[in-house]
Amino acid sequence: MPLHVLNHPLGTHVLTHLRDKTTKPALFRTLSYQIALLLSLEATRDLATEEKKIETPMEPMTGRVLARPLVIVPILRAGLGMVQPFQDIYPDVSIGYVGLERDHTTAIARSYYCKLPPLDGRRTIVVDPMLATGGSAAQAIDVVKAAGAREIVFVCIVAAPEGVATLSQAHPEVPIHAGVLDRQLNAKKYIMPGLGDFGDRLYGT
Ligand SMILES: O=P(O)(O)OC[C@H]1O[C@H](OP(=O)(O)OP(=O)(O)O)[C@H](O)[C@@H]1O
Ligand SMILES: O=c1cc[nH]c(=O)[nH]1
Ligand SMILES: [Mg+2]
Repeated sequence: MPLHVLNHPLGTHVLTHLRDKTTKPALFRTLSYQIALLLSLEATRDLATEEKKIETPMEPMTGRVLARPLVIVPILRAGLGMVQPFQDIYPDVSIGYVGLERDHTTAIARSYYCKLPPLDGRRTIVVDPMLATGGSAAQAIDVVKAAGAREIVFVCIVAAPEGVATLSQAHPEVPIHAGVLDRQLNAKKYIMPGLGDFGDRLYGT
């Protein structure tokens, strides 16, 4: 499945401020909300709609409404910073949680929590701001597939080429929506130029 990279001047603006190391957690949270809102629109462009008969104040008509509820699955903890815009603008959203944490030396993600609503028949949007090695995203998508998800989309803010390659190989049918595609990983598997540790910056840790 193709990688879709956000192409919007507001997205570029927000990303630059997110990357800036002088940006403090309060502004960082606002910027995360803004970029996740733009990405949420991209990741749902092809959602199914169905007919609905209504009456405007002028006459009856047939409109269209979203056909099925959405499920958002943030990868804890940093993914939580991307959930709010989905809750604010989509009418029928359930939230599931997958807790993963990368080991500081091996960069391999360890699972510590999982709580998912029913996923069958719903679009499942897995969100995590950083797609670095791709290990966390691939593991989270294994988990939602095992729980019954069939229509899955992955959304991140910053992607590394290495993560895109790993995720596309593990789950070739899952579209990836990214705010930006960065250059590479460094020796410690952090994204370059990136924005540092998203979770630490979001939560001031
Ligand atoms: O693509 P990967 O190499 O797996 O790296 C990406 C993961 O690393 C970060 O989480 P981290 O493990 O730091 O946990 P946190 O969200 O609790 O900070 C990030 O939020 C992703 O989940
Ligand atoms: O650059 C990176 C890589 C993984 N996780 C982060 O928060 N940042
Ligand atoms: Mg972290």
